[in-house]
Amino acid sequence: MPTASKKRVRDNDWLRIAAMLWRLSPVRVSALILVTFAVSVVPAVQLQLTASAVQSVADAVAAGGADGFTGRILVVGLLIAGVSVAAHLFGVWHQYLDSVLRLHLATAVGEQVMRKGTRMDLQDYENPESYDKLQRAFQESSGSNIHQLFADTLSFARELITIVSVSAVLFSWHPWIALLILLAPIPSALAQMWYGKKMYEIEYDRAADRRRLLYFQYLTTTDHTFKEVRLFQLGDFFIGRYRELVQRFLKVDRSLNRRQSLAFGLLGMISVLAAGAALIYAMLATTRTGEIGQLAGYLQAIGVVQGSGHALLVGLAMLLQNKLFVSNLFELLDLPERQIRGGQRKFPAKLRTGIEFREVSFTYPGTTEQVLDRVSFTLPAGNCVALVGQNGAGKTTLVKLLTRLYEPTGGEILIDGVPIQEYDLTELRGNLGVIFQDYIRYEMSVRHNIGFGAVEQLADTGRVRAAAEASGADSIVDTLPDGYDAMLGRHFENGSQLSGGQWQKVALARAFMRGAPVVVLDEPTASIDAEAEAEIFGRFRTIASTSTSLLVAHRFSTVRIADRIIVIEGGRLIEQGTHSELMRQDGHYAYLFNLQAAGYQPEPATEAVRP
Ligand SMILES: Nc1ncnc2c1ncn2[C@@H]1O[C@H](COP(=O)(O)OP(=O)(O)OP(=O)(O)O)[C@@H](O)[C@H]1O
Repeated sequence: MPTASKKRVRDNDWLRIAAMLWRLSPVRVSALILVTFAVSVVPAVQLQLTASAVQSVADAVAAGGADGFTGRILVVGLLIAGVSVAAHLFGVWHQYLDSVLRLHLATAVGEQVMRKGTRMDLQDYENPESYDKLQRAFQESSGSNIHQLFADTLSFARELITIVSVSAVLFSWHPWIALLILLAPIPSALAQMWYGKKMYEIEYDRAADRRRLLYFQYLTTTDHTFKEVRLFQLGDFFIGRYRELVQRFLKVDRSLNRRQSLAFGLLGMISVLAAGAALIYAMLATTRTGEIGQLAGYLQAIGVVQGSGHALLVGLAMLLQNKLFVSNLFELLDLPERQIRGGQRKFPAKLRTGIEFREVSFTYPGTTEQVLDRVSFTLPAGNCVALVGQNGAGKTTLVKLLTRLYEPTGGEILIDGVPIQEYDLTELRGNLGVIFQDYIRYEMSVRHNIGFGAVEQLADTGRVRAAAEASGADSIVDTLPDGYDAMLGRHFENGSQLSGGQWQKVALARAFMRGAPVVVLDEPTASIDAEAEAEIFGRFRTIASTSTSLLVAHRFSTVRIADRIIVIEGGRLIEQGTHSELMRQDGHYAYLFNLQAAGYQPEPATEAVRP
């Protein structure tokens, strides 16, 4: 994993942030810069005024009374009050502009990150390395680090202007005292900078472990995981793993804190001694010159320079750190998108010949194992083809290739004789009604859960109802208080929790809602009872009689309704034909069929013999 120091820092990040903020609100950004400048010269003006105030009073005391000095004292006093009022108002204005910009930025960045997420390819999510990168960047999606970087840059500029303007006043009084006051905060700030940098490097390398920590917390605190964790009594195990990780963090952090305290103690001592020396020097110098006002100025300056100098150096470290965080975000935004590209061709409203997998091979990116090996078969137009095979045989992978979530590494897929990549990708996906094994249970209304199959038709209750009737979800909806507008799930108020099979019927309705010429169902009925399944497929064959469908299934009662059955094993097509043809062949399919049938019979119907 790259460490922060190895990570390339790109200098145009600042320009990008500046451009981003400028686009959000040019007026506010300009105002903020102006106000920052105004605030930054206040300490130098105050220093000068303090010296004048004390000197005026000292002169009046020395002259034996305020007579002749009242005007001067009043002017200086009023100026001090005026500057304080201005500083206060500028401060309030600064805070207001800053918080408004932060809100705008958070909204804009959050949306940009979500948009980016929708434009990435599946392989970016399925590959642990790129997923890690994605997650790291998604953590920046609040835009807080971008804002922080902008705020840090402004504070850095403010402190710099403050120091320069205060130095100008001090140098005009006494260069050596000025130098001593200016150098005093450096040692302690260096110690802090070192600590900040170290901490960032450690945190950067911890990203994966931090996610693991969150995962253990998730496992012990969510409704999805509760039953299994409680019944397998895994709570203590996960807490143990959590504690182990936290202890490891703690050990590293403790050692770092020890070293930091040591460095801080020693270097901070140098700073304190230097400030003390500056003060003694100033007392001696002003005793000689009688400029008692300047002594008050030096005293104030030590505080200001200590604060600003420290803030400047530590701010610089923070600036570089936040820049690295922001670099993560920009790295995400710069990641190549949609590497899988489509062509110009429109998708046929109805397939003429069908879909052909020709010598299709596939190896997942970043792996070496070939999970599909020269697979060839056809899905004739209007037919229903079932894919069967044991776990890990490659069935879902075939679906991912047909939906162009991945590109085959060998061979090609043809739709009506045309290579799949020639079709417009949005058209292609719009014409596929697909439900994956790990379909989403949207914690939203029934209407959304079904209507997402054709999101532009969400308000069309007739169409949503028809899809629900096709999948058998209508009877579930009838029992819900708000019908199609009833909330599903338990994450939000008034949600109804469905059973596994009921959720699956709703998901199936989503695929039917699409009314697509090609329907792909990956294990669509695994949780649905046998009777309902037979009914659904009976209806499905009628509704989808004009569509071409691909069905991945383990239950042979589902499989046998298909016009054609493809048997995959270890990434290779080993048999294909109709149910009766395959049974006659008495090969792998017949073996699996008999095995399953035997499970339902009191006595084995046919002995399952492994081919
Ligand atoms: N994202 C991935 N990266 C690397 N390998 C993968 C990935 N997804 C699946 N595989 C591997 O590809 C092979 C085929 O997986 P696939 O999901 O296609 O099987 P399947 O036939 O659908 O299995 P099941 O019946 O269990 O759903 C398996 O060996 C699996 O480990």
